[in-house]
Amino acid sequence: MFDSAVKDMQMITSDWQKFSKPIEGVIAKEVLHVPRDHGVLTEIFRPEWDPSGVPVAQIYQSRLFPGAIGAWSCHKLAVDRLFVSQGHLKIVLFDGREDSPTHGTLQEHIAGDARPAFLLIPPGVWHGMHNLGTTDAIMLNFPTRPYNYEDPDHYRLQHDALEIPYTWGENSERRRLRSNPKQE
Ligand SMILES: Cc1cn([C@H]2C[C@H](O)[C@@H](COP(=O)(O)OP(=O)(O)O[C@H]3O[C@@H](C)C(=O)[C@@H](O)[C@H]3O)O2)c(=O)[nH]c1=O
Repeated sequence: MFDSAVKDMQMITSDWQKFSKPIEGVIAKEVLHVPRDHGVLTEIFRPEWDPSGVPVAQIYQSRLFPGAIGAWSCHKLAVDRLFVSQGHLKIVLFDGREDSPTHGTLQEHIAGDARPAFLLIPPGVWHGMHNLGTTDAIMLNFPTRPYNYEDPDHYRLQHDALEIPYTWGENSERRRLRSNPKQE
């Protein structure tokens, strides 16, 4: 074996769930398609998916073209409750809350056709997305506060901001190789 080779560590559980360090307050829920003779039914949001019980204040969709990157966004007040079941969308989270026990933690999720998912993102957690697929990706959002046209609760950083240690476009395996100490 080449000296420079790095051995894979466990990356997935026996029920096909990816290992990822938790971020306090983030909820990730895989939603399964319900196949039927004549099509597929997929639940998109249920109140019980958000334990806070805060009602849906608005619903909108964000369509990302193939290859598009939308990063980075953060909110001070609104909780984003995203749902993705179309396309192949990488969603990356970074805990920017200095008072959080998981401050500085990064999380990668890939959601869409392959794995419909609901993702709850608390205020203060930076998030961005990259459409890795060859078709449009559609993200639905059921935020806890309606969009304020005059005074948006939306803070941005450039996609390559140094404040967030993440390189868009670098695939997860290469990232792991770069960041993994050589396995002894
Ligand atoms: C959210 C929203 C935006 N807009 C307008 C504002 C702006 O001109 C245009 C694009 O809005 P945004 O820049 O917020 O869209 P975008 O940059 O795609 O960000 C969105 O995707 C992810 C990453 C998020 O974090 C969401 O909170 C949402 O802001 O649409 C509305 O008219 N209504 C809305 O409800």
